[in-house]
Amino acid sequence: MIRFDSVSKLYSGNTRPALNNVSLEILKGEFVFLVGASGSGKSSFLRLVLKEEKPSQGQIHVLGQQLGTLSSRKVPYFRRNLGVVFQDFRLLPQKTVFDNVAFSLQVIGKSRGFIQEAVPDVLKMVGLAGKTSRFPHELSGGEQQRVAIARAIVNKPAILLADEPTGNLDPVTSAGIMNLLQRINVGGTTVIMATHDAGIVDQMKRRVIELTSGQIVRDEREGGYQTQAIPIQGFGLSNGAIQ
Ligand SMILES: Nc1ncnc2c1ncn2[C@@H]1O[C@H](COP(=O)(O)OP(=O)(O)OP(=O)(O)O)[C@@H](O)[C@H]1O
Repeated sequence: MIRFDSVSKLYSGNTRPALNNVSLEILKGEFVFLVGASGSGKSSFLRLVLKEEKPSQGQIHVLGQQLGTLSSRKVPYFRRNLGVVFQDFRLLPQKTVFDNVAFSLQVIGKSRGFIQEAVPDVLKMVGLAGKTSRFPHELSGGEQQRVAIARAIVNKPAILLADEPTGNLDPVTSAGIMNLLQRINVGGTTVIMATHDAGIVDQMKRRVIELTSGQIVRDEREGGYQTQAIPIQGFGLSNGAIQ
């Protein structure tokens, strides 16, 4: 579903790469947490999967496509298979809940009939059936994130990328969002979520990929946010108490 072969990403003007020789494979239907300190390369990883950035070295395959050979004309079609959710929701403030979700289908040319059926269905799935006519500013943070998730999945993407989707939410609301992401995953969508939320990662016990300075330092099947398995002193920390 997603394969990185020796991928490095160096942004122009930087001396250190954001991703450094990353190789990994993510299979259909997996739920994967991407963890690591701020600046470790999580968002860069997600942007490379979306082909929003190009790798400086290495190859990336997503859904059977080698992204390096995908022409820019075909990128919008390719992205239809990917849903994306961000920490700050990114809803259109002048549009209702219904129209925020409908808009993503209008821009890809879906018919009125399709939209009239698909949007209420997905809003019901995320628990917002009663709020279709509200505007984003009339919703709580958790509800706004549910709208953003509805928008991301309404076209039934094979992969959902979530960049700190609970970063602005309290623990109870976050748990509701995780429940929703879990249901989406059970429905067959591969979910990749970058997060700093240790409680969520520890509770879910899913695959955890940890980045440090752009390198994979851990890839655990049922991991927690942190693990004793890593020799911490090996990654440049000089805390005498730990060593
Ligand atoms: N567009 C860019 N131009 C230049 N440097 C960038 C760009 N985007 C990211 N970087 C750099 O690449 C490195 C990795 O950043 P990235 O945003 O991928 O990390 P992150 O793990 O997602 O961090 P956070 O948890 O804070 O979101 C950082 O050193 C960052 O400053």
